[in-house]
Amino acid sequence: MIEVVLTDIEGTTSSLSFVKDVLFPYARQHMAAFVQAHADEAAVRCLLDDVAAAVGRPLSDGDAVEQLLRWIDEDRKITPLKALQGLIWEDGYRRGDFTGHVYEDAVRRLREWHGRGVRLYVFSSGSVHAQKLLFGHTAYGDLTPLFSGYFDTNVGAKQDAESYRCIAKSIAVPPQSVLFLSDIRGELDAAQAAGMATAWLVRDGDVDPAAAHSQVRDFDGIACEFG
Ligand SMILES: CSCCC(=O)C(=O)COP(=O)(O)O
Ligand SMILES: [Mg+2]
Repeated sequence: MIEVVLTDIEGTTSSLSFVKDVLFPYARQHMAAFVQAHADEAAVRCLLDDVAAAVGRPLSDGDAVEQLLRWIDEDRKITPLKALQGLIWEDGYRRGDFTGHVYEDAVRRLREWHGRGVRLYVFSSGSVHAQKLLFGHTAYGDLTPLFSGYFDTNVGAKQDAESYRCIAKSIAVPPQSVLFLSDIRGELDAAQAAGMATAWLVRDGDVDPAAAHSQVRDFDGIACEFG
């Protein structure tokens, strides 16, 4: 019986194109000015130090920005990049430059499950701050009250089974009672290896008949027994 739904964001609750064509370019465009304006703040300095640590050598702020822009272009899920992106997107959401995209079917089913007492959690490479911003500023209003908690790469990589074991432990449920939703096979494989049930969101791509995961076009296709 499933007690908890753990969901990915990009390609699952929300469109790939919102992340790749709206959020990433916005962060790219504002990264240099953001670092220049905030480099003296302890939290941002710490993140810049983490960038230098990730490349294994000291970096000037300008070099750190160049590195961050390269990581954006390569869609790298590096924790300090994700944290800085979240801080930059905060300005965009607050100014109304964009709203967080969430598919209508995802909103409807998440509300339904929440109403039935199913606990909902997010696991995304985007920082917890960025996750809360996205779900807090949608065309359907503030969806954050639906969620019991959020996880990002501070818990571990999304394709590492240990991350899913850690999440199950931290929310005090057996992995077998968690349904993980994602559009990426490697993430689903990792969650399944940890013992979780899985559903593969294949919104636009081709269904793989040989896959070891239930494949659905949208949240309406997800069928499972909630306990
Ligand atoms: C929190 S919204 C931005 C998502 C993001 O930065 C990203 O890299 C997508 O990661 P996901 O794990 O949601 O596919
Ligand atoms: Mg995804």
